[in-house]
Amino acid sequence: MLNIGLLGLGTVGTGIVQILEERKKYLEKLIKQEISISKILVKDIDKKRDIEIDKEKLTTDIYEIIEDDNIDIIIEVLGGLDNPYYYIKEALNKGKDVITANKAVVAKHLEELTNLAKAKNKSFLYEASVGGGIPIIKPLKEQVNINQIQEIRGILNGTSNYILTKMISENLDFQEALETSQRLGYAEANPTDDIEGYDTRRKLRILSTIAFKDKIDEEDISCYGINSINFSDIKNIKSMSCTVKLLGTAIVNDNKYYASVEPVIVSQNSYFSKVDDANNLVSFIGDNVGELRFFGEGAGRFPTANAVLSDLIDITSNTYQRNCFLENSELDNINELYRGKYYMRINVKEDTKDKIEKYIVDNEIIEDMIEKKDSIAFTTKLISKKKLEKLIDIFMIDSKNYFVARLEV
Ligand SMILES: NC(=O)C1=CN([C@@H]2O[C@H](COP(=O)(O)OP(=O)(O)OC[C@H]3O[C@@H](n4cnc5c(N)ncnc54)[C@H](OP(=O)(O)O)[C@@H]3O)[C@@H](O)[C@H]2O)C=CC1
Ligand SMILES: N[C@@H](CC=O)C(=O)O
Repeated sequence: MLNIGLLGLGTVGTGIVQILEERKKYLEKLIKQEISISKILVKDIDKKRDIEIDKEKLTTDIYEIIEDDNIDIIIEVLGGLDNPYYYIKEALNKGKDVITANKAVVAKHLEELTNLAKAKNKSFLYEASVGGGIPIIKPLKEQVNINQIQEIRGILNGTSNYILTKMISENLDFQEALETSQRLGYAEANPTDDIEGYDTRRKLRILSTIAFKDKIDEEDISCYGINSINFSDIKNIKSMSCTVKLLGTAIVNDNKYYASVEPVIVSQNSYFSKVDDANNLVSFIGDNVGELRFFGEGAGRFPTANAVLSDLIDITSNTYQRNCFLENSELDNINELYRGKYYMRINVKEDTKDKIEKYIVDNEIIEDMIEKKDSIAFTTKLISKKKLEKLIDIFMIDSKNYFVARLEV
């Protein structure tokens, strides 16, 4: 009998219970043992749930699960950082395999938890932490054994992609699109993580660490989100016959790497422009295999639960490299040297409009002025982002009052 301790019965946890029920017979035949969810950790036992569940199985006491020697595997789908980190550590220490969808914990503690799992001869798997339902961690781990990965690029956040899609194709306003994505179960408990790019940054940190065999920290990745985009940006981007996507990019070359999360304006021909709604697309380039692209639903109940259960099958059938092989390649970060062309819109007061215009001309920033009314919008020459950051600092522009996106057209 395989006994599972499930931590969390929200969007993802409910999907896990539903799929396990529906596929029970087939899965039990596959792994040659019965499967039982023995206990489920929740915050509120009496909460009304989308599924029928035996209340006897619910607990608010983590130790009822962690201290239970009959429980073999812990699946953590709680969300948050400190509690789940502690629970995962305790579970590994007690000799249990662990699966999580929690990118916040994986991004912060990947090396420590991987090493602990190795030391205990247990698995620590986290396929659902990047790309929702897309199998990406497993193929990446397989390919790093035979390839040097040179580049990873991706739409890695379903919520922000959903918002951008709805703003562009249905003229929905930002708040309305965000609220719908929350209702659909895509957004994090705190959607700031989605719209300010932090969720994408966590996922890029996980992918690039595995791919480049070096510890790429969240702090090593420059991060801009989509929270300040407005309809005038959408109108300007459409007038370029382009669209905009929140992209995570990490490139390594000659022991140096660049890593960023930022809105990127892409042409209609770019494969990223075709990725709508909460879908994700991840591409990586290996020196032997060339470019591989992975597309699918990046968030939501069933895709994410599906990714969690793929890890479960891998653990129980022993078909999988248990833990990734982390090395230390000692790459240097060159984010500050990276140069690009950008689109920028700044909301301006009448008295600063001309000063900003003079500054961007004198400092050889501006290429074309797109709009000069209540806001000024322009495209830049090929410059470092530092030059734009300096402009923001000098004129003390609040983050609500500007939007910047790299041009990839
Ligand atoms: N939603 C998605 O599309 C995706 C989510 N993820 C990740 O999966 C994880 C879960 O996400 P999701 O299912 O959306 O989250 P939800 O907020 O829908 O569910 C969280 C669950 O955890 C329980 N819980 C939360 N805090 C505690 C606590 N302190 N003690 C006990 N129980 C607690 C809640 O209990 P109760 O029900 O009683 O309130 C709830 O059942 C997160 O890490 C998220 O980042 C990853 C990929 C996609
Ligand atoms: N909030 C996340 C959920 C999946 O990781 C997203 O929108 O992508």
